[in-house]
Amino acid sequence: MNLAVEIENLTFFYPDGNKALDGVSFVIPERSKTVILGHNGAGKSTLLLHLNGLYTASKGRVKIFGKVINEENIREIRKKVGLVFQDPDDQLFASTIFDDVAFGPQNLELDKKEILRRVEEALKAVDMWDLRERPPHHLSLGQKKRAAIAGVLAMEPDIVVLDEPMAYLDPRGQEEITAILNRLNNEGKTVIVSTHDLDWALEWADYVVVLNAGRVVAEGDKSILTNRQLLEQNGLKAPLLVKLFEDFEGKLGIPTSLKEARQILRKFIF
Ligand SMILES: Nc1ncnc2c1ncn2[C@@H]1O[C@H](COP(=O)(O)OP(=O)(O)OP(=O)(O)O)[C@@H](O)[C@H]1O
Repeated sequence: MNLAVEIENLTFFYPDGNKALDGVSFVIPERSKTVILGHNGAGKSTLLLHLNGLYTASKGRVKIFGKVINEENIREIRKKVGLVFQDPDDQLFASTIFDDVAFGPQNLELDKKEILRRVEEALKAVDMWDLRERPPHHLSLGQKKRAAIAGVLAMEPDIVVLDEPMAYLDPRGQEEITAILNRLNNEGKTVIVSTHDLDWALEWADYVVVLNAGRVVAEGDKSILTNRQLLEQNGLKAPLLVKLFEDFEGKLGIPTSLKEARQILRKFIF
């Protein structure tokens, strides 16, 4: 298994002395769809901000494709790891969406033609090309989130990290973002998402990391999401499918997707 990310004994203190991460170690497989789960304040955002070097470990280290992030390689790392913030207003600042998405490639000092190619491709990938002349503050939240993703895609990263991309979106907005994430993963990118929506995680993810109070409490394939006791002990709500099927455990087993649930029921009923 090739690894996109390796985190070794990462501890992080905020300037006020608050220890937000406490000896965190885990890996993220390359080309995986990974979810980072944890209740409010578990340390998800703090952790994600380490993945492209925006935060620096107080202790321990973060490796991207086998290389420890340090001052010398930070520019290279930022090309490889794109981070989409939870609040798109923290990310969008230019007077038009086009300029916003062009900002990253311009900083790479690419030629004009290449910048245009990247901006067009990124905006089309999130279905925002037609809105490119709009100022960010004239967009809906779903559109802002897609524009923020385009800004990251224009850097052509191998790893895309998104902090709670579904937060405050309606079902259609969530479906649009999920489709974008799936497409990126199908293109070979590693996609890492923090969330507390375990129903969504059960459908989408193939790798799971659970945090609580700045520590890793579980890591592995998505069978973790069928462990109701572990999830609830760590302040999370087990997926609805898991709650439903555990009543029949022994007879039916516990599915790890809606598709599997249908198969189990079909076999049992017919
Ligand atoms: N700027 C800061 N200064 C001091 N402590 C902070 C700061 N930002 C976050 N924290 C603390 O660090 C811990 C982890 O916070 P973090 O935002 O990483 O959690 P989270 O899992 O992303 O939460 P949420 O689901 O609410 O976004 C919390 O105890 C939080 O209060």
